[in-house]
Amino acid sequence: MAFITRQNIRSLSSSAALRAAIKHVTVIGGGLMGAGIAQVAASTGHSVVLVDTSEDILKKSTKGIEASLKRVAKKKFAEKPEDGEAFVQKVLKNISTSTDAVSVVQGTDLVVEAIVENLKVKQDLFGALDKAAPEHTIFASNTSSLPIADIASSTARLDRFGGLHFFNPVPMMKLVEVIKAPATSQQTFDALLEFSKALGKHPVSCKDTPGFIVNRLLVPYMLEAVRLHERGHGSKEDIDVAMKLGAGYPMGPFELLDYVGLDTSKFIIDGWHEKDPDNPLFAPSPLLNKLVAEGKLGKKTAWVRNLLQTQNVNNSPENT
Ligand SMILES: CCCCCCC[C@H](O)CC(=O)SCCNC(=O)CCNC(=O)[C@H](O)C(C)(C)COP(=O)([O-])OP(=O)([O-])OC[C@H]1O[C@@H](n2cnc3c(N)ncnc32)[C@H](O)[C@@H]1OP(=O)([O-])[O-]
Ligand SMILES: NC(=O)c1ccc[n+]([C@@H]2O[C@H](COP(=O)([O-])OP(=O)(O)OC[C@H]3O[C@@H](n4cnc5c(N)ncnc54)[C@H](O)[C@@H]3O)[C@@H](O)[C@H]2O)c1
Repeated sequence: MAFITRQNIRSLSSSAALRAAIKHVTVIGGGLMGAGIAQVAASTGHSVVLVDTSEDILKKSTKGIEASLKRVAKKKFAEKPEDGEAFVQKVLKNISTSTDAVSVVQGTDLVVEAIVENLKVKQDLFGALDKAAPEHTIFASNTSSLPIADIASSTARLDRFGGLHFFNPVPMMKLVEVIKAPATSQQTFDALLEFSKALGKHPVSCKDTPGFIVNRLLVPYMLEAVRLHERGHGSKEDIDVAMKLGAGYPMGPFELLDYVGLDTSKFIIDGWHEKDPDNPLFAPSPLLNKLVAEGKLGKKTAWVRNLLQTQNVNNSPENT
């Protein structure tokens, strides 16, 4: 039985205040991760603006969110499909889109960045947003592998900057790694923990170390699977089946690479290899490099091709 003490009441009300603090969320990047983060935030009653570089991309992201919501609704409202459709429409109403990050952050409580895994691009984005966002706005990056402190260094809000590392597919994966960089304030960290809980996720606390917890273990494992195949010691199919049936993983390492995106995987490995060139765990893979050079990025390839086709159509003379 829990006793209600004055201290309990104080901590309950301060945690409620923090939870209430984040109502409006700006998600930058409408790709695999950003779309999922926007979906989950909107599903849990937050008002969300999703930002990307073009209207075409945003249209695709919104379509993807709708399709994913329908899958969720089909299960959640199996007995009452009409309630499921109402749920989908209600959540979609919580999401608006924009191609102008600087103007939309003016009314936001939290920015979650999920753009390309490139330090300079992330720094440039946050540097520009820092000048436009209100004082109270918290900035968070969904980076897989870059130090939060390095990304935050382009801003003057080091205390209001942390990491929120979600997992793919965001609507299904329960974990969020909440990263406290050396300058992240306790208040910011607590607000990010509370926000993760408000999304229905299970947060774990991480230090700002390479790969945090999951990727520090997952990346070497996945790379070792690729190297095992490159040495001719197993087919991709057998390695996947072995890890699913022998180790109980829901996806084999190749299936997962395909799911995550080979471009993102290469950005992660190249970055770590550059920082730690003698570490054999982070040695680049010729196979991965070849596939990325050929534009074979995994599951997202069809999506990207489709988008390029749409853009070609939009840019063709008859449309200009
Ligand atoms: C080398 C370097 C690499 C580094 C990588 C690092 C990347 C990063 O930083 C960290 C990560 O994210 S690491 C990656 C971490 N991630 C992992 O490790 C993921 C491992 N994989 C898994 O956990 C499972 O395979 C899944 C949960 C993806 C699918 O579950 P399943 O049972 O195997 O297969 P199923 O039959 O298809 O789906 C069943 C049902 O699930 C639902 N549903 C699924 N997707 C949905 C969506 N998008 N929306 C909505 N709903 C969705 C839906 O209800 C569906 O039923 P339906 O009737 O078909 O609608
Ligand atoms: N793919 C995964 O499984 C996964 C999991 C966890 C974390 N992450 C991390 O999340 C981030 C995004 O990964 P993703 O897989 O969603 O990538 P993605 O390629 O699917 O999407 C990135 C999106 O960002 C947009 N973008 C790029 N620069 C932009 C800018 N300056 N402003 C606005 N939008 C911009 C792109 O147009 C694209 O739509 C990366 O940092 C990645 O490391 C990825």
